[in-house]
Order: sequence, then C-alpha cells, then structure tokens
Amino acid sequence: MAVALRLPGVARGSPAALAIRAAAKLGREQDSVRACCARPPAQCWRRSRLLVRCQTAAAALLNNEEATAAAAAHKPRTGFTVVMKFGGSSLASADRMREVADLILSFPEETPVIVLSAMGKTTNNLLLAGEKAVSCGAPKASEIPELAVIKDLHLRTIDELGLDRSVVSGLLDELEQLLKGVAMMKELTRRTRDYLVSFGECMSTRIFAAYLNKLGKKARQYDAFDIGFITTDDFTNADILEVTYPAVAKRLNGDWMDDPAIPIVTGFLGKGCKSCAVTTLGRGGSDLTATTIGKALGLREVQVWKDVDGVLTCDPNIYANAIPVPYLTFDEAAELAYFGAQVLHPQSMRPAREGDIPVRVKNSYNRHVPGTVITKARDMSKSILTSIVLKSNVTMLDIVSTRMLGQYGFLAKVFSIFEDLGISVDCVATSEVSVSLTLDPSKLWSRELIQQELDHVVEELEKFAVVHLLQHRSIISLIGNVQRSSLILEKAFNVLRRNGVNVQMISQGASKVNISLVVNDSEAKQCVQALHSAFFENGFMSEIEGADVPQNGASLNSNRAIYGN
Ligand SMILES: Nc1ncnc2c1ncn2[C@@H]1O[C@H](COP(=O)(O)OP(=O)(O)O)[C@@H](O)[C@H]1O
Ligand SMILES: N[C@@H](CC(=O)OP(=O)(O)O)C(=O)O
Repeated sequence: MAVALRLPGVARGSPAALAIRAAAKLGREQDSVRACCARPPAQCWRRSRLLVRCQTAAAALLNNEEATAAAAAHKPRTGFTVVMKFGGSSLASADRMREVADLILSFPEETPVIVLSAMGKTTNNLLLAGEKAVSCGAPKASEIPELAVIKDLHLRTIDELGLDRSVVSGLLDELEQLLKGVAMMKELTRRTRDYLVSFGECMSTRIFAAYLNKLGKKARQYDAFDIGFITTDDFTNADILEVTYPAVAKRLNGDWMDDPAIPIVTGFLGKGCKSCAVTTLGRGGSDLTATTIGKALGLREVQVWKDVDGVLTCDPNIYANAIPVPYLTFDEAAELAYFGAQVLHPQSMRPAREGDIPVRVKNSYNRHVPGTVITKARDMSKSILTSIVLKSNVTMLDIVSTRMLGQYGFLAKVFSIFEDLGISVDCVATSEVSVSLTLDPSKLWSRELIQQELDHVVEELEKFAVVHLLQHRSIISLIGNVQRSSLILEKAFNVLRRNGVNVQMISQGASKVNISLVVNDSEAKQCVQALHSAFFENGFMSEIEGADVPQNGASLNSNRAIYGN
C-alpha cells in the first residue's frame, strides 16, 4: 500500500501499477517486491500466482531486466482445471443443490469453473408464463400460476439452504414487472422471450454461489452476458462469436488472479453484438456455454453432469433398455445431438473440437459411474453401431424436375429457394431428376408461420418441379462406424422388413458417422425399439468378431424415478 503512495504518476494498468497492486494485496513494501524479484525464478511455481505476477511486474518496475526475463519465462499457471456444467435436472431442489455442492467439493484437487442451467423446469415455466401474460391482461399478470411455481421453488430453496431471500427477491420482483409489461403490450417478441428466460439462470447461479460461500468455499457469480459472451442477434437461437473466447478468458483469469473464487456462470445466455440485449443459445444451450469456457481457458476437460449415466444407445424415454456408450468422437456426438438426442446441445461440440478439449458426460445422481468420454478420435476398429437417434414430426419433400433429364442447375435452384426462405435442410437423397429432403423441424418450430412457410416453399418449387409434401415423418439416425455401413444396413433392413416397415428415404452423411432412414411417425418408436434389441441386446455386436459392446450402467431408471423425468 505504501508503495502506491510513494510512486505518483504511475499509469493505470502499467507493469508498475500491477506490481503496486500486487504488493498492496500481499501487504508488502517495496523492499519485499525488490526481494521477490531477486529470488530465483524456480521458486515461482511454489508461490501464489499473485506473487508471480507481482514478481513480473515488480521486476519491470525496478527496471531489473534479468528478473523480468526470468519471471516472464515462468508464466503463471492458469488457475482453472475443468468446467463442470450442471443442467436443470441436477438442480431441481435445495437437496439437489446440496448434492451438487458436495460433488464439487469432493474434487479438492480441481479448480473448476461451474456453469449452471435454470433450476428444474424453470425455463419451461418462464416461457409458459410469458405466453399466458400475452393474453391475461395486466391486472392478472401477478396471478399467473407458473409465476407462483417459480417464486415458490426459488424462495423455498433459499429458505431450505439457510440463505437470505434478498439473493433473488430483486430478480423475482423484476420478473413480475416484466410479465406485467408483456401483459400490457399484449406481445412477446423473441427478444423479450430471451430476457424473460434469462431470469432462470440468473437466479440459480446466485443461489448456488451464495450457498458455496455459506459453506466456506469462496465463489463468485457471473452473468455470461456481462463477462464477454458475445453472440449474434438471433434471439432464441444465437451463435457465439469469436471475440467471446479472449474476452471470457481475460475476465475469468483476471478476477482469479486478483481474488481467487470459484466462478459460477449462467449457462445458455449471451449478449447480442449489435442489440447489446440478452440472447439465448437455443434450448439446452448451457452445454455450449460450458465447452466455450473450456476452449477459452484451454482447460483439461469439460464435464457435463446430467440425470443419465452418459450418452446412451438411444433415448431412454423411447426405450428403457438403453445403455451407456463409453466413448464417442466429437463428430459422433455432434451428429447424435443434431439429429435429435436431447442429451447434448447440437452446437456444443464445436468449441470442444476446436480446442481439443475432452467432454465427459456424467450422472450427478450416480456420480461414480464413468459416463461417456467424447474426444477428437477413438479406436473405431471394433466399433459398429454406437447409438440410435429418433427425430419425430419431420416434414419431407419429394421434388421431381419437370425439365429434361440431366438438366444442370436443378439442385442449385432447389437449394437457393431454401436459402432465400432461411429454412434449414436435414437429410438429402438425389437421383438424376429428383431430390427428396427433410426440413429441420426445430428451425420451423422456432417460427410462427409454419404452414404458410411450407406453402410458400411448395409454391416456389412448383414453378419448375412436381412437389409432394409429406408430413408426420421421422428420421431414425444410426450413428456408428460407417466403414461398416453394409453390415449396419443389412442388419437394419432385416429388422425393418421383419417389422413390416417401408423405408421412404436413406441418407448417409458426409461425416461418415451417420446413416439416416425416414419412416412414418406412427411406426418410428417401434422401429427404434426393434433396432435397439437387434443391435445391442441379442449378442449381435459380440458375435461380430472383436466388436465393441457398450456396457450396461447402473440405475438408469432410478435416476428418472427420483426426478420424475
Ligand atoms: N441418447 C441419449 N442419451 C442420454 N440421454 C438422452 C438421449 N436422448 C435423449 N436423452 C434425454 O436427455 C436427458 C438429459 O439431457 P438434458 O435434459 O438436457 O439434461 P440437463 O438438463 O441435465 O442438461 C435425459 O434425461 C434423457 O431423457
Ligand atoms: N435452461 C435452459 C438451458 C439449458 O441448457 O438447460 P438444461 O441444461 O437443463 O438442458 C433450457 O432449459 O433450455
């Protein structure tokens, strides 16, 4: 402290200023700083990061070139080791918050960054409350049942954890005001919707940080939109921009250096680059927040803690015999998520792949089960089928050219229509004069004009083609080793034939990990179950020489029973 007073005119943020701040924090005088600079650099590692930084800065301050070089060679280690993300299912109550805190504290060797989603079903309740506010009239907005559920859950959690209600009372008041505003305006724009759902993550992180502090583990809450998560302005489905990585690293590392505390970061949220308003990353977007932080900080691992024993061989809600998949590549996981497995956000593998950070999917209800490890590459020599994914309520288009055989430009014309209308295509199969494709339902669902848009697409295509619009279809994706596609297809078609199911379209993605089959919605679940039994339950994998067989994990159903999922 005394150092600062004795050195007037020191520029803010300069090495000298850093040394002074560091010295002040350490309660040392300039002599200590000087002594620190003279100490052999090897000792740096054994000292706190703050002292290393102090040494670097103080060396510059004292103009000691040798010390500057020596200290610079020993860059302070980044404090953080892993990201641990907990989803809504892991945080549904006070008991669950206690359990998650206990889980984090059971890894004392780690310095984690924690990413949290909203508690339980809070995001769904906020969306429902918003929709009801549009039509209920301002005086009734305070009585929306979902608002009462949200208030009750958060205040009860606070009381049961022995915290002060002021941790969220301001946010709850603001939320009620916002719903009154929506009721008065009688409209809920996508921008307002994002602001509305942000209350879920803002509250869960504040409660959890306060609880960790109460336990004596120093924690600091962060709203992602305040620490550099910059996104496109695509409300409800924003993309993270590159500037996010250095900004987030600077903020989290900087704060840690100044005053170490476990960061508790809101998942799912960002700040629009032009609007500066709160944006969201699409449903389930906290997984993406976690991998973004993992890449930004160059961490050893990203852990996403869920209510299942890892990524499973199929959705356990469709078929209870699903079993955990021990290893996946980023490509397999991305494909699985994109084609509808709710367990991971479709974009979340991108930062992990770019930063080559392994992602581990674990069960917060069953913490000792190994889970699924997702990495850049894995030994595929024994792998056949990894997982079966179902995407229902898909729209399919059969488009047949009315022009001459072999006419060029047909496909370009077809796809330019989708581009112009901003509709994303999932699967494509082509012949010389026709193309069949499926439309991404999530992209359509996020709009309001579904039927009108489809009619418009058909109208445009009919200018040069005969079009059949087929609704209520499902895509069954077989994720696995497409090097063995003949084997997979032989088995799959055998099963489907035995079940009397006619496949309406097949598509094999360029990523070589996915074969997609389109069937009627009404037959899809039964197909998934039959395929699962054939591939994973009847010894088929082990019959094939050396094939890798996923192992059955414990208590899948008991987790869901606890949470009622
Ligand atoms: N292939 C799959 N493997 C595991 N879980 C799946 C799969 N497909 C769908 N799910 C569903 O995903 C849920 C976990 O994802 P999610 O609800 O987003 O978790 P969280 O909210 O904890 O992040 C599981 O409870 C399960 O019902
Ligand atoms: N709360 C958000 C974001 C999220 O990632 O949630 P979860 O981790 O519970 O899937 C949602 O429900 O979409």
